[in-house]
Amino acid sequence: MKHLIAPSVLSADFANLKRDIEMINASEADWFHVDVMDGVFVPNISFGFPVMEAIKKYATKPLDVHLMIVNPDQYIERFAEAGASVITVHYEVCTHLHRTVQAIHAAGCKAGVAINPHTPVSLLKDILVDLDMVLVMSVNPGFGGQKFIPNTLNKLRELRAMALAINPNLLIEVDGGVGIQNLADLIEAGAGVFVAGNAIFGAASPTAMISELKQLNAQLKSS
Ligand SMILES: O=C(CO)[C@@H](O)[C@H](O)COP(=O)(O)O
Repeated sequence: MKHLIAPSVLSADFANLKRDIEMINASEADWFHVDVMDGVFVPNISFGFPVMEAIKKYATKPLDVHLMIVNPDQYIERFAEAGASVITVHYEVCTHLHRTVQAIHAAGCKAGVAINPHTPVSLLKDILVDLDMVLVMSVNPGFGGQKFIPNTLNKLRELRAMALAINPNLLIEVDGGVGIQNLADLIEAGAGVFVAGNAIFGAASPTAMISELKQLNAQLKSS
């Protein structure tokens, strides 16, 4: 399984966005995690296309776009045009999820589905074969810097078992309260893509923290 580190741009300094993007470019991080929030699905508003395009202008790594919005279908092509490599929509807002996943693929992106902490993994069984990634939220979406919800580990284990049977290439991403303190548990439980906001941008040296996360990852993979 691939192990990737995706710093969450939501925790960057927006007054120095170019600087923070260049820091991630030069670091050992694998992806940029881009959180789009609409103030309806989640109780917060982050940013939309202009900021996304500004990120794309300087980013040299794939943009992993997490849409925390209602009606994502109407914006998929625009997010693809704005430079998304992966587009993740929430299970909780998609009435015709299979159609949404098809639209993401038709736009030339990898397709992910995110589930909130209260949403059972088992609900993804029939869509799993069509997905490139599942994002397991380990906090209630909307804000960076929240406390990791421990039951996420059980959900990751259940998802990994399902993926082994149905779609062994599935990427399993975890997002919310992720850091050096729980990385080993998350890897053991089956996660392969680690989103971190506060742990990286709140560190004295974000670049060193990314290296630490990457190195711990490599050590645990080889042990
Ligand atoms: O999607 C979200 C929040 O809704 C996340 O991507 C956060 O931005 C992660 O931040 P930390 O919990 O790592 O600070």
